[in-house]
Amino acid sequence: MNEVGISEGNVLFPVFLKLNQIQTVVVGGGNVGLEKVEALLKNDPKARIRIIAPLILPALQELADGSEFIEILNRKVRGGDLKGADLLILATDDYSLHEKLKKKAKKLRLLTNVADTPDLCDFYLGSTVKKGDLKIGISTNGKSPTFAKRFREVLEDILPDSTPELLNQLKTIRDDLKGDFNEKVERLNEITSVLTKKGK
Ligand SMILES: C[C@@]1(CC(=O)O)C2=NC(=C\c3[nH]c(c(CCC(=O)O)c3CC(=O)O)Cc3[nH]c(c(CC(=O)O)c3CCC(=O)O)/C=C3\N/C(=C\2)[C@@H](CCC(=O)O)[C@]3(C)CC(=O)O)/[C@H]1CCC(=O)O
Ligand SMILES: NC(=O)c1ccc[n+]([C@@H]2O[C@H](COP(=O)([O-])OP(=O)(O)OC[C@H]3O[C@@H](n4cnc5c(N)ncnc54)[C@H](O)[C@@H]3O)[C@@H](O)[C@H]2O)c1
Repeated sequence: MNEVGISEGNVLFPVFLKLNQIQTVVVGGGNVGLEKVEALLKNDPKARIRIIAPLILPALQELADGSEFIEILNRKVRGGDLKGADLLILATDDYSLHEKLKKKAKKLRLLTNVADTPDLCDFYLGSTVKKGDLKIGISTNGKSPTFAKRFREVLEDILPDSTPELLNQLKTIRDDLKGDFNEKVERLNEITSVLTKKGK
């Protein structure tokens, strides 16, 4: 909030993670754990995920059985598990465990998402739209995940099916363009100006 009480809006910085190159650890194998794992796999079916929990839903077991990149440790989480993680998602039904693990993760500088507890999260999952190589991330700053989901559906509807082809063609043009950097940028901006009403 600023001095007149108006929210500064969303200050989150979106990054696009290479989930096959990093190790994500999900603690908790219930409904929420399943939701988080599905969100990761929707973005990259080859995401490297380690799921740690004494109880694993059959749907999670099936996902693990279908991927060489998913591993299940069928036991309670241990402090040492955090050392093997690049990204941590806490999704158990034990809030005090989440608080304890979050403190430990902070010491290790391990970025952590804590299900149902936005205040403890270093990052939020976003709604994502994918059309070929195009990916759009949506965040409502935690205000309304339902809005994020609906807006994803709107974008999925309005983005033309030809979008992947368009990106492929632009890549070919980009690779073929000769000249120095500034000339290439100018030419690419000229070619793509038809995509916007501004035309510039
Ligand atoms: C985008 C998406 C990604 C994903 O998780 O895959 C996502 N939530 C999704 C769906 C969804 N989640 C919930 C509902 C039920 C309706 C509702 O509450 O609105 C629905 C809608 C549905 O399922 O229909 C319940 C819910 N979610 C959070 C809380 C706790 C709280 O707010 O305190 C509660 C209350 C639990 C309770 O009732 O106790 C918190 C978070 N959920 C976020 C992400 C982060 C903020 C994202 C943003 O800024 O918008 C944040 C802050 C943290 C995080 O989870 O990373 C995914 C849509 C994927 C898609 O379909 O495109
Ligand atoms: N399911 C939902 O859609 C939903 C919605 C809103 C809030 N919540 C809340 O989110 C929390 C999780 O919900 P859920 O439906 O996934 O619960 P759940 O009971 O299905 O799953 C809990 C998971 O945590 C694991 N777990 C517990 N202690 C553990 C430990 N020490 N180490 C490792 N794993 C451990 C369990 O083995 C289990 O896999 C609950 O507190 C619930 O109230 C859930």
